[in-house]
Amino acid sequence: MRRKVRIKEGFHLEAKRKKERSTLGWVMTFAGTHRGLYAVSVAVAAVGVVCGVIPYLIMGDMIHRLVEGDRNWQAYLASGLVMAAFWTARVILHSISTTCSHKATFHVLAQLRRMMCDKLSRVPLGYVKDRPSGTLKNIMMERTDSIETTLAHVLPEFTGNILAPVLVFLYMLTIDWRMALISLITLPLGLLFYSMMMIGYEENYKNVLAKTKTLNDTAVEYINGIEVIKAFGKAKTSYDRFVTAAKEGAACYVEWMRKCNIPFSLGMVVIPCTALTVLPFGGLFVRNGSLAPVDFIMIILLSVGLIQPLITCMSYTDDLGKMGTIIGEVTEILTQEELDRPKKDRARPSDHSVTLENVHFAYHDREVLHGVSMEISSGSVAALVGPSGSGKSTIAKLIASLWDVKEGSIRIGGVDIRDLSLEEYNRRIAYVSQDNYLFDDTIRENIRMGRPGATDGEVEEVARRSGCHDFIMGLEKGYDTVAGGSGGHLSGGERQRIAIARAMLKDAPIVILDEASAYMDPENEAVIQASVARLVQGKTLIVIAHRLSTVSDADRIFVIRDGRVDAAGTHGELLAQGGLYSQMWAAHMSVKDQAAKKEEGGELHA
Ligand SMILES: Nc1ncnc2c1ncn2[C@@H]1O[C@H](COP(=O)(O)OP(=O)(O)OP(=O)(O)O)[C@@H](O)[C@H]1O
Repeated sequence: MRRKVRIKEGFHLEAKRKKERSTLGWVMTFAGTHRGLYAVSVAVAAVGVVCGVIPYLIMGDMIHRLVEGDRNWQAYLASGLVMAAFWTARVILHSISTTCSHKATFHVLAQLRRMMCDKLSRVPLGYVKDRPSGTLKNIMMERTDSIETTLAHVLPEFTGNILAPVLVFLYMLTIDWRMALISLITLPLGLLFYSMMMIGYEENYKNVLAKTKTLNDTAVEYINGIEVIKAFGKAKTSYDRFVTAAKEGAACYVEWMRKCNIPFSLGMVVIPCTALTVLPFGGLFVRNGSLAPVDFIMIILLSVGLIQPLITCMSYTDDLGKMGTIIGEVTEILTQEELDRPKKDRARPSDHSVTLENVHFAYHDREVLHGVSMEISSGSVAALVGPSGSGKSTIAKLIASLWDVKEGSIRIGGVDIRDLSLEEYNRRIAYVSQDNYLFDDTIRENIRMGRPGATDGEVEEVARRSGCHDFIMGLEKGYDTVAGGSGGHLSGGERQRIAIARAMLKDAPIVILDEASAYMDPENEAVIQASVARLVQGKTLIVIAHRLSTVSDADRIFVIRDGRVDAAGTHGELLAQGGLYSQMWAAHMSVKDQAAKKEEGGELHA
């Protein structure tokens, strides 16, 4: 117990430490082995800047020579060529620098996405389920993409735009320190306006992001729910919601821009006005003889080139702010608490029995399982039955390790599942949920997901045994038919049979089957029961049954009521006890009788 507490504390400290890391720190973590490329990019950019500044020195020298009456035109031509060579070198170095930073950036983006995908497979299912489907996708795709330009350009260009004015300023100091300082007078005022623009930046940007998120979620919901929207004639309402979300997003952005407009314009007007200070002061110094006219000309030329790069640098603060917010969203995902599992198994399960001991579980703060205990012996068939909402699927998901118990324990072959690595555990369990999600890929690949590396022959063999070969062959492209997102092109029963084939191919020793009652027409029920019987020979099967007749042969039936085990035993034992199970059985039989009578009536009428 103490060990677990220590592990958890260790994780939280690590997560906290990670959360406190700066945006640049995170970027360097994501860059990994490509960090060196960013360093090369900055170094090359710096050399490029020096190459860009040298022509100014040459120009200064040329002006001096001109004023002093030097008429050696060949020397001027040579100086011009040297200047051109340095400018060309600057352009080439700039392009090398940005190529390096782009390479590193594409690696960072790929790494970011890989880490997020990997993380989502290790966090409790609830973290993913509790978010609208568009949100995570939006962070992983669009928002991650949007930092590409900033990341690829900011390091080399920031270096260039800071270093160049610094070098120019140092050169100006050597010409006339008073004029060098005077040329910067407008800068503090401009910075003041700029910082006024940045007041409430984070809050405003978060607001815009929240509105964009809503717009995105509304669009995803509109597409996902299009069937219900059409069936209930809600197209206009849903469309209106989308339009409202779009309008609110735009209004929020416009309002923010309106607030920024005045300080931004003032800043942009004031900062470049160096001439307003340089010209009168320079003129004064020339008149009183403390500044040579040739130096005055040089100062005027240099002061123009001094401010522009600083303005460009300031425009990055906006991009950097956005990038910081997006990296924040990404790291929020990456620092999520993971399922508490070791990298390697700490013990070896003795068999494939499943034991739940005093399991408590809550969705957020609402406890839905209140001390569930059950023993399922290795190789046996156990059924969970009970009213809707009693907690059957939750128990299945806890056994499948999609969530962690809040209290109590689940053991496999005597070993707490929190002592088993997630990878190893997943190999031991095949879970067929009610959702039966099929990927937008061919049926063959959807089945092969059960065991990547299985041959086409093995895929077809397992499809035959799970009763789906015939209907697959009836499809236009057979096994190469694309199942569509969520398996949209197939019926519910067909999807479930493919999901069973996938689980069968996995050949895991423990099988959890959450029966979806909706697809249980008599024909489907028979096919699925037969395929399940083949699937589970010699395995531990835990089945959640909505039709009691499908599980009356189970070795042990657990009746779940209000998050507790109400009773347990064989079908006969439970009927003899006369509790909830016998009531459910009686109700089930009466429904069956009515259905049989209806069918008979139908036949008589025919
Ligand atoms: N992701 C979730 N977030 C919050 N509450 C949930 C979530 N999933 C289930 N619940 C709640 O937990 C309780 C148990 O749900 P569960 O799905 O385990 O019941 P069930 O017995 O499997 O129901 P059914 O037979 O209808 O599938 C229900 O009250 C349900 O509303």
